[in-house]
Amino acid sequence: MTETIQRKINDSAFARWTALVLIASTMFFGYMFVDVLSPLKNLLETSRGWNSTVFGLYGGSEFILNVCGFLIVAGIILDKMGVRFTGLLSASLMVAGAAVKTYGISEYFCQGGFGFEFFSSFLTDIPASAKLACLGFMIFGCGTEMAGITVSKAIVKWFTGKEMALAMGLEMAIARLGVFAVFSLSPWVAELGSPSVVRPVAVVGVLLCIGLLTFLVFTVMDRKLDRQTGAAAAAGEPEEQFKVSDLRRLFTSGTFLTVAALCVLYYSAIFPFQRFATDMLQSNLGITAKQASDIFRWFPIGAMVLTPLLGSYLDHRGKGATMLLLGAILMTACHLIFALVPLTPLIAYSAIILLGISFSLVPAALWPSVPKLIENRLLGSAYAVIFWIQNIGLMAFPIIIGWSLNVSNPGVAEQIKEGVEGAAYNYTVPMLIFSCLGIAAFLLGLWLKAQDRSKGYGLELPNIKK
Ligand SMILES: NCCCC[C@H](NC(=O)[C@@H](N)CCCCN)C(=O)O
Repeated sequence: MTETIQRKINDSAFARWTALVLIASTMFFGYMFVDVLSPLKNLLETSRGWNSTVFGLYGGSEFILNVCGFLIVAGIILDKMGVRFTGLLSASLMVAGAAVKTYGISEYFCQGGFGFEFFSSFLTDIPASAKLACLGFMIFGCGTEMAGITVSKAIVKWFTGKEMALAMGLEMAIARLGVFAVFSLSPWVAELGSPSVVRPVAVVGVLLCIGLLTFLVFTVMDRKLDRQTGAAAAAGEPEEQFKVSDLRRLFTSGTFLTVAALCVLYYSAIFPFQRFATDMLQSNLGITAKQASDIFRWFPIGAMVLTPLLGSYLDHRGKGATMLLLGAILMTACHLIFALVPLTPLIAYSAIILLGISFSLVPAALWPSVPKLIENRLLGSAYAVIFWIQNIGLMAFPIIIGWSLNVSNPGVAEQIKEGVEGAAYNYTVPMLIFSCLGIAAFLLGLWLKAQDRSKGYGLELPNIKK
């Protein structure tokens, strides 16, 4: 009897890498929007009256709804409804949130436009513009995090048994390019004409719509894959058998929770730092926001170049747990340099590059390790639970850092607002906080490696079996 084996769309290298570029483009624009205001802290202080505490609150707001449970719901939606529905929903949420945030910081709103009175009537220490921008960022955050888990699951679907870690690495590399792009463009767009925080936000908001469109194109390819694999999703049913009660399995798996804890510790010292980095460099080196941004933008570039290479290394050689450990060590070293060493541009560049290497090692190893611990039908929820735990840190740390900056620098915010020459923050305390997170991540990495050795999860093994 002859058996015909049908070639599936993802067996074509061209098709699967095209699918990757399409979904990665959604994340590229998403990551641009996440950090569009990061290089503009100073301009927000002078033009919108946001001090460091407000800026920290704004940074944390991206994750508030996710932490309140949205991400867990997002994981369930993903496992029940599949990557196409969830991806389109998440990209639409990003666009909606971006629109609200743009309106919140617009001149029209700030000069008493629709809703201004209401947003000025509570928590009066916080400017109305910040409150509405936070609301928009919360909605956007639901979209971007939901998109993050969807993209991870889509990559596992398209690349299992193929170049999975490389694909994840490339997806993250493209996202990092978005961060580089926004750190390069945002201060420049803000300074075109009279300085404005609205202009860059509006421009990147429009780019998000392109991200929605690229995901739409991906859904056409993904439908074809489902038809070929005969997946039930093609008939509008769940892609895999998933029960909500399975979630208990995730919360009782020690190793899975260790990976999640490592993730929250590590990323809490990366993304919140990213939001304050321009201001930290500006303050420590006495340079402009544009110059500080020009130094910091090399951080995502370092990560961009190395993440796919390390992903490929992991596919063929393994050593995932060791990479996690090394990443935590490098990150701690870098933050300690910023905390304790008198900064020169050369030291700043070196530390930023070190951090870029660290930011390749950990993501390249962490995300592809999840399918080794959790079976496919639970994967959406597994990524969602890790993101959820991680989001608690991402929400809390910008607030903690903003607050610690204010408390350790009494009177400086007022001086900056009044335009006092030479007024700058001392970032020692916030940077020591970030360093402690790195040390804790390192200790957890040691524990994870020991667990892997005794229980044989295969974290040190390659993804592609010869
Ligand atoms: N498919 C992507 C895997 C996760 C990549 C990871 N992103 C996150 O962990 C997000 N939960 C947090 C993003 C924060 C900015 N919105 C990454 O390394 O970027």
